[in-house]
Amino acid sequence: MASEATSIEVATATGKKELLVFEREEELAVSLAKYTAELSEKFAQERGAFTLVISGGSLIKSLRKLVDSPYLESVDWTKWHVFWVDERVVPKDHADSNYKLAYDVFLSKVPIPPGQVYAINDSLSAEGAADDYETCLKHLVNTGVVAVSPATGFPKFDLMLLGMGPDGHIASLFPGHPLLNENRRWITFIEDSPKPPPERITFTFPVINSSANVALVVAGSGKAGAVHRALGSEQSSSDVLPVEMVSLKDGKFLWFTDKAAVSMLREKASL
Ligand SMILES: O=C1O[C@H](COP(=O)(O)O)[C@@H](O)[C@H](O)[C@H]1O
Repeated sequence: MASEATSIEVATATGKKELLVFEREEELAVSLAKYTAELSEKFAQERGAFTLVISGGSLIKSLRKLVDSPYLESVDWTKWHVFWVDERVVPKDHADSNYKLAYDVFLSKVPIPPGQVYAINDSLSAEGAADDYETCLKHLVNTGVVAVSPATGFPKFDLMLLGMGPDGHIASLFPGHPLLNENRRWITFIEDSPKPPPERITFTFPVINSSANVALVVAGSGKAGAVHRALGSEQSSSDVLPVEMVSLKDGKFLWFTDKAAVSMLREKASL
């Protein structure tokens, strides 16, 4: 897997992080498609379902190779169940909708059964949409589509593909926001997001950290400062970035990066 990447381990205040560093985002996208397809096959065989959580933002463009050969034909799309780690509370056809972005670039091009694509109810308030999404997840846990982490009791998704903002946020969990400390709810809502639009719903850290696999996709020089802040020091600091709070209880956490994103880390990582 990922033979064209340099694989490095970085020691941080929150433990060792495993990074794949690609020359360019183009190679990253090729490897990300292979990685996702391999996990899809593994979980479809083991569990009869593959539960995939995606973010919005630049991650979606990096999924473009999945809709090409050989994956378009070889992946068993009927086993896929697709969720959003965060969603903006806007209509599904709005330019800010994470659903619309994924649908236009990816979901409209692959034969996932529509009933297995779990968009938010866009007729509800942020609070109502978060409650509704959590109820939907509880039903899917009860019916065995979504697994449960024996370690935490929270849902255990097979793969989460996350992006990171230039400020170090993941999902709609922003630096310094009280939602970072939510430890009871599966899904919560925010009405004062520092990045527009202000109203969103988001998975909480206990659910993110119960995943079987998380791939964090970070490409481009615009992310280099946050990568440096998150991975550049072994000293803990009081203002921990949300991305530093990803720490799986019983799963594999892998960073997919390109050289531009890790450019400020080079000395440490000897790239
Ligand atoms: O607002 C959001 O931003 C983050 C990061 O987006 P990017 O374009 O900087 O990669 C994204 O992961 C999240 O899902 C989205 O709602």
